[in-house]
Amino acid sequence: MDIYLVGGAVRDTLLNYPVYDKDWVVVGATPEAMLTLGYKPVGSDFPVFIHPTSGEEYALARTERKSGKGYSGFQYHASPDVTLEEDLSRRDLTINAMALSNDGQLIDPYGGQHDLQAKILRHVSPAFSEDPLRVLRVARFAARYAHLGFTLAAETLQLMQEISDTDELEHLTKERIWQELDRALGEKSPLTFFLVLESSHALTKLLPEFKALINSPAADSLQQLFTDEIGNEVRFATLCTLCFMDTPNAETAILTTCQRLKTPNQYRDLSTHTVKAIGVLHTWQGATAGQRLSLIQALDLIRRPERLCGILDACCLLSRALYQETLKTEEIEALLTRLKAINPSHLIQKGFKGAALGNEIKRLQLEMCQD
Ligand SMILES: Nc1ccn([C@@H]2O[C@H](COP(=O)(O)OP(=O)(O)OP(=O)(O)O)[C@@H](O)[C@H]2O)c(=O)n1
Ligand SMILES: [Mg+2]
Repeated sequence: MDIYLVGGAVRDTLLNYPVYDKDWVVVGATPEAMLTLGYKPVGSDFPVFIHPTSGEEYALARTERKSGKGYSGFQYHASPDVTLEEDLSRRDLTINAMALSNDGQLIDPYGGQHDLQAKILRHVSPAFSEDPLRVLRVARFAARYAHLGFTLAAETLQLMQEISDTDELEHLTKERIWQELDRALGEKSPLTFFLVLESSHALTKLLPEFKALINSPAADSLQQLFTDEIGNEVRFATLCTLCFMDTPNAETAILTTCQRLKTPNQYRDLSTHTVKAIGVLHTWQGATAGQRLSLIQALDLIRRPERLCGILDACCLLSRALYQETLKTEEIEALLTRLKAINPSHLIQKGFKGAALGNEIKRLQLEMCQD
């Protein structure tokens, strides 16, 4: 049997990108031979194995035919006579369809190196259409490499439009859509993900809630502020807020979106907190003590001060992108520290109790919220 490094590891090595995950293809082997060598099967009828020590994925060279709709519709043909070239031909992009042999030889039957140099994302063959997830994957690769100047081949865009114009995308699970969206958020140009989906006719079908990002100068400014230190939760919260802040019941709309997308709770909570906070935070100087205190209470910040950091990160980005303003974060942090320091037992010792105690706490809080 022959083993080759394939996919992202070959591509990213040639791009001088760090390689995090290695995928291998095995030519001329049977499942039985793999088991004998100690590889662990990934699924029952899926020709992928895990290396006993490295934990990396080894797939038997295979061709794929689709017999039905959705992911249950896949039929694999993996056998020792499937060649490396056949296996590579059914992969998504030419830059992902290169292999590296043990002795360092690059096998590139579909022009992957040329397309890497020309900075083109191009599908390998009509087999691209066998997997509708690839529409999302290509959008994500576009988001990853846009800053290097990569663009989409016209014929690949056309194929993606054809896929989107059928009902194929409806068979993608929420989990897979979220997984691709989440990965795209972490790339250099997350906005490109949405732009490519839009030009592929897929945005309306998969993520209609984010339509407002298209042709939005604010979204553009926001993306420019996404440095490597800005995590996916903050990125998601700012993009959601941008999409919904001007709609009535913005919080509910964000909640509905997150439920539909099966967004993790931390992303959902930061998004609803951010949309709640941005109005008062960006006009902090002009806000009344009552408005400041109401916001702090609505966000439950006195009991949950750990929430503040993410909310300030997200609102700082939005203030800069939308209003070219810098939030006075130290002021807000200092206020919260003072509010947390109000100690009811001291007030009780002073003789406050019942409703009077509550009133005194409120009075002190409002006093602190004054400038
Ligand atoms: N829907 C898919 C998923 C994967 N592949 C092929 O399988 C390889 C490995 O897949 P994966 O690890 O998901 O992607 P990578 O290209 O390795 O990218 P990443 O850096 O995100 O791991 C891809 O390069 C591509 O050749 C494909 O053709 N179609
Ligand atoms: Mg990979």
